[in-house]
Amino acid sequence: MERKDIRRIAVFTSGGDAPGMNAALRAVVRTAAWNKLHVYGIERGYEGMIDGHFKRLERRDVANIIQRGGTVLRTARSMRFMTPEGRAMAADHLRAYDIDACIAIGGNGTFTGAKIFSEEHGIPFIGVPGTIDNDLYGTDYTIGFDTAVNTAIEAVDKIRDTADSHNRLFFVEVMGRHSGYIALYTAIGSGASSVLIPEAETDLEELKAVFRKNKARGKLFSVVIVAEGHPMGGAAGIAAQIKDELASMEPKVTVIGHMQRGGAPTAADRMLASRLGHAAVNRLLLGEENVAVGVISNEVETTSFDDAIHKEKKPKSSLIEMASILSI
Ligand SMILES: Nc1ncnc2c1ncn2[C@@H]1O[C@H](COP(=O)(O)OP(=O)(O)O)[C@@H](O)[C@H]1O
Ligand SMILES: O=P(O)(O)OC[C@H]1O[C@](O)(COP(=O)(O)O)[C@@H](O)[C@@H]1O
Ligand SMILES: [Mg+2]
Repeated sequence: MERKDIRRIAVFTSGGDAPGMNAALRAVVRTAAWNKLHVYGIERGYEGMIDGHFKRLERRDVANIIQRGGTVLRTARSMRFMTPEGRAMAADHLRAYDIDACIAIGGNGTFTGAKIFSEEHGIPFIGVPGTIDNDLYGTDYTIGFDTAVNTAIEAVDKIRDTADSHNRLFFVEVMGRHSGYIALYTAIGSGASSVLIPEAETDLEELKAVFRKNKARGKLFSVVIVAEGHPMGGAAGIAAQIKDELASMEPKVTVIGHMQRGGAPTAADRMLASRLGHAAVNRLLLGEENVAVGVISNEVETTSFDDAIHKEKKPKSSLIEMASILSI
């Protein structure tokens, strides 16, 4: 069956907010307006879709937001959208507004919901990868990741001052629900002593040996970056297991937390978000659906939702090895 012409689209942000989501929204609205499409913004992701919170967005409605963190459409995690009943209510609203297609700005959960919904209700979706976690296959980087890493590095730079002044050992936890990308890039960018991520084996005996060796050769403080999703219970879990043996280094735990999700997007995130928001509309008009847009080796590409959700994207093992070499 041939697809209906695309005349009216809806756009929303969903899951954790990420710096650059507004820049992506702006690019979607402006590209759609340029192509004479009607755009509706849905507030609070799938929650707003279920409750019918739609508003018309014209090109001037997205002025002065490219520099803002968070999402002006706001976002939500929606339990109701996980049920067929909730999704049926959402579909009723999309039909009432005569929406031909949706653009979803979010992460793996958002794309999973979009795929299931599209299969049930026949409304095409395009995904724009917006999550600080960078845990999506089909794009080298997700929108918000670069800003989150820059924020984490800035925090670690400050923690280093105390670590150095007091000869202390710091375990710094960064975000990443199941993913070590933020941790690895933060560790490399801040020159941390070690990095512990879910994608690599952690040997606590080896870690203790590193601290002892560091001490013996005059390196009196250490900063260890731990991914939130580390299976040993994040920074607190790891610190608890080794703190008694390392009491002389006064081990401390710092969780950077949601600071990483906020703030003005970096240039890299604004650029990525603008390219991907623009591409999402163009790809939709070219007939693509149920794919996520991404940038791979500096080219815009599309990947099926299935692959984007299920194929694993792991930090390169060469980067993990490099982090360890550079910290000797
Ligand atoms: N299996 C699923 N079925 C239907 N909806 C889902 C599913 N998984 C996630 N979603 C929807 O997507 C929302 C966002 O997912 P979440 O994992 O919180 O964030 P992100 O999209 O950033 O990964 C969820 O709150 C839920 O409404
Ligand atoms: O702020 P919340 O809802 O507690 O969620 C925390 C999670 O959201 C994130 O910041 C971003 O994840 P998503 O993009 O998948 O929503 C994770 O790193 C973290 O585990
Ligand atoms: Mg996610």
